[in-house]
Amino acid sequence: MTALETGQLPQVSATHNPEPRNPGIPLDMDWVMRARANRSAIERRAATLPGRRSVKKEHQAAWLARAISCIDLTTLSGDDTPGRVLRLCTKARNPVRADILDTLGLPNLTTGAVCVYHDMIGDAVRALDGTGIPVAAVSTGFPAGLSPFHLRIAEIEESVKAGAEEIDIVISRRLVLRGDWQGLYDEMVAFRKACGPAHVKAILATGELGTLQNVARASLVCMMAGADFIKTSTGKESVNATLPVSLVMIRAIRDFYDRTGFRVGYKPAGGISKAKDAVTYLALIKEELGDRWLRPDLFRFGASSLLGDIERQLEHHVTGAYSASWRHPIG
Ligand SMILES: O=C[C@H](O)COP(=O)(O)O
Repeated sequence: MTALETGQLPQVSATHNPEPRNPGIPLDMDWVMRARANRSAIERRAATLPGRRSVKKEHQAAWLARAISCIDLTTLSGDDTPGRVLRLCTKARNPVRADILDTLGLPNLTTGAVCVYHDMIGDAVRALDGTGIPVAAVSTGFPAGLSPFHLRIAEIEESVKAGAEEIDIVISRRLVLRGDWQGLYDEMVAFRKACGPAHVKAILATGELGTLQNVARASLVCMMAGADFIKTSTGKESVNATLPVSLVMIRAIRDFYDRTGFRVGYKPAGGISKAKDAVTYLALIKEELGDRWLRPDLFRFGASSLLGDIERQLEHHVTGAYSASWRHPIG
């Protein structure tokens, strides 16, 4: 029986040692150019994942609760308002009905972070004051990343000043498409420096990178340049998080850890809205990277509507009945 089939989930210790931050390493072009991705093997492996009954029923609630603790609860709309952000933050603080959490023996559950545009940082920081839930801001001309470079740097600095503890930058896809790995490395080093103490997630926008080999190489270059997390997508590309892309990025993270000893986090984002998909991702992380990555400091979902479905599943777990999806609105 594999570890996955046991359904066992490692406990999150409040006192576990904080992970040393990835300081980055010099650009290693030999390593980058050796990175390959065998599409058919990766797609075969990815295809086996969703159909499996990966978690036993008695462990499901624990896995779903863990998924909640790893959500970057996100709103990234042109019509965002302080009121919507306030409601989102209220949900981040109390993601599931208290009576359900009491029944499950899971008090004090919160999401991993709240993720917003720059203009909403102040509202989110005030709404989350005293909770320990960090505010993440998308940055660098999100989602296209095509604004002038000095403005992208300034945007990061402004967001950190406004109280964002995590910055989700978008890379310049054209650097990857041209094979300008030095350019990508230099850009990422500059973004990481501008973040200062804030942790930086590098959004690769994998749906726009052309090949899985490019995804593998871009993942490595961003980690060499000091990314704390690598993230699949903005949620605005036509193809966002997928299991094949996740396998490639996760294996790059494993490779980077094996060679440098630094653990880099992983954030699939965009289009993940079902509880069963969240469990598939967690199971994949457990299999490929191990239990240490199943914590919010090394794994996040970027998702705007996943929480509602998980809440419904937890309610069903406790009461045996589903409530209507409109009873779990967010935003
Ligand atoms: O980073 C987060 C994504 O933008 C959220 O995408 P979603 O709205 O498809 O869940």
